[in-house]
Amino acid sequence: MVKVVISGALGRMGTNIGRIVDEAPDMELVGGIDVREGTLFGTEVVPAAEIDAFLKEKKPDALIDFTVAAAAVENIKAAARNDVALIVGTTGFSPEQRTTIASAVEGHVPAVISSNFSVGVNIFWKLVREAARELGDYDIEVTEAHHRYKKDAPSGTAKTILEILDQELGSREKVYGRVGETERKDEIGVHVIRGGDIVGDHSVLFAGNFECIEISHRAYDRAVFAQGAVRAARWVVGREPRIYDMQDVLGL
Ligand SMILES: NC(=O)c1ccc[n+]([C@@H]2O[C@H](COP(=O)([O-])OP(=O)(O)OC[C@H]3O[C@@H](n4cnc5c(N)ncnc54)[C@H](O)[C@@H]3O)[C@@H](O)[C@H]2O)c1
Ligand SMILES: O=C(O)C1=N[C@H](C(=O)O)CCC1
Repeated sequence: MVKVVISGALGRMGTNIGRIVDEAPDMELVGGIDVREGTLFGTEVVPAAEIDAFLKEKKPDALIDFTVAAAAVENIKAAARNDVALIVGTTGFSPEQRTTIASAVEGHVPAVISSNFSVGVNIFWKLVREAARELGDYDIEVTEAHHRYKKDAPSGTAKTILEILDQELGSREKVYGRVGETERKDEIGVHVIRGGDIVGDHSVLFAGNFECIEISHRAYDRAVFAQGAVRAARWVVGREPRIYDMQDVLGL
């Protein structure tokens, strides 16, 4: 049995993941952590300030965190202190927060950290890498669209796309939207849409002379992220104490 605690338990992702863990025959949902009050599929949800005591009491194998960046950093430190493996889906970390996370995790606990846990997006990233290798002289524009409640922009997935493009093409200037007089050079354009209940759309356009290639992914349901996070939880327990990504889980 993999014993799981979810932080951000009462959020959109926390409740989706809670349902899957609760129904999994090989997993036990032992509780949740949130700043809001409530319960998660019959289990206790405790305030974030009590995370250390809760982890000591419940002794979970894994903590799955889908919160906000500043909260996630504290939750990650608490999991590492209490020898609990981590799955982190939270996005919007600053470079300084990433450094703090790395020093809390490396050599202490295994952690799968990914800006997107869907299998489809992990394949999409591979396709983007392949296209960038071949089409480095095309103009590149990245577009993402999410629901009206999303707190960070651009999305974590879009930032991962930009990292992949930088790895393949060298670091290029990023231009976030365009207005007024513009002159296109070899920058990468980045465009963010927020509205309604859009679950998560990403696309990378490679525009050449007389042809364009557009690689796109559209999520129709948060279940794709939740299923990936639960798959990562099964995979991570007992691994060497370091940071992994979803590509490691999927063997890509
Ligand atoms: N990696 C992925 O595949 C993936 C997929 C979807 C969302 N996300 C990311 O997950 C995060 C959460 O997304 P969401 O749509 O579920 O947001 P949400 O706002 O619905 O849920 C976040 C929850 O975290 C709680 N919270 C705030 N501070 C907390 C703390 N200190 N400790 C515990 N809980 C706390 C909030 O009360 C809320 O219930 C975002 O960063 C989002 O970008 C990642
Ligand atoms: O709904 C969100 O928030 C999502 N966040 C992730 C990101 O920032 O890339 C993954 C897609 C959904």
